Amino acid sequence: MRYAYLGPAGTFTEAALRQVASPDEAEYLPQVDVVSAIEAVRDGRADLAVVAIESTVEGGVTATLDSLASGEPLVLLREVLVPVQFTLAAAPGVALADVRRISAHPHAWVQCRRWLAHRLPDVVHVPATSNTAPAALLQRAAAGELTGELGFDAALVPPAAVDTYGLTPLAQDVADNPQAVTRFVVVGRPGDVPPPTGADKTTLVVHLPDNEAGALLAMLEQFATRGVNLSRIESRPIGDALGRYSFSIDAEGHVADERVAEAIMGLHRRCPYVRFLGSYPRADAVEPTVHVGTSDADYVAARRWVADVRDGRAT
Ligand SMILES: O=C(O)C(=O)C[C@]1(C(=O)O)C=C[C@@H](O)C=C1
Repeated sequence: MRYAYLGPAGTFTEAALRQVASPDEAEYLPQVDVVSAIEAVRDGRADLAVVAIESTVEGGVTATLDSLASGEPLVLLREVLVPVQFTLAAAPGVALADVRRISAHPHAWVQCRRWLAHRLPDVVHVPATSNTAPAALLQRAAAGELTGELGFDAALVPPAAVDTYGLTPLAQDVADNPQAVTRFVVVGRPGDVPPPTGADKTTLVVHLPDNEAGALLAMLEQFATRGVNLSRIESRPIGDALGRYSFSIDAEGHVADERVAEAIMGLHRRCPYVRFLGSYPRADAVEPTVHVGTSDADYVAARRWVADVRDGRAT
């Protein structure tokens, strides 16, 4: 299998990919950003992509959500969680007191903002395309492979990247939230839906009817009345006009669960656009609370009763 992911080597995304397939059994295809990783699946250069979709600090990863919300349909097949803490690292010979400009992925920067404000209040952020792109540049500059000024003195990198790129750690365990976790998903072309495990998640993109008071409430009621809990919901601009938003939703449960199927049938009846982005096992294996009257058996029994009523066999 060929896996596209955010590179170069040593990103947190690669740590997520390693949980899915070892480099001995899979071909790793590092990409410059998440959009390129997703497009690599669409245009057939990769079989699957591993991309960040949500973090405890920033919420949804908008580049991923937007790439999946439109364009050729893709589905999520699995999720993986990676704890995220950074090391501030530089080329050998550089000390913390020399650091004026730090290169970091924007998501890394926001995850370390308070630490930086406290320890290095005057440093300037130099945005990077990934957590290891600046590490690779620091290594090449130290080896004399680059001409001109690098533009930064240090970088926020995943701890393992310090050795990979021959850097010197200046500060370890850099993170405002020691419990920070990023959630990654495996993205593939539509095909068989992973079987239900009892602890699953279903991801959807939903557009609401235009100019309809209460349309958001009506959409949410499709889940609420069936006892389906949502673990994430956020709005993203559709892009064709101001005021038009799509909703990116993670619902607890699998499309094979009667209550989830009924909820998304309700969405299909009420909403102008629904994109099914997959049902897949939850990484934390937490099973949903099944409320009274919303189990599969309850739905099957209710459907049988209606069939009997229609046939004149029940009242
Ligand atoms: O995978 C990496 O290392 C990245 O640079 C990406 C990314 C992200 O997109 O959220 C991954 C984990 C951290 O949350 C910060 C950045």
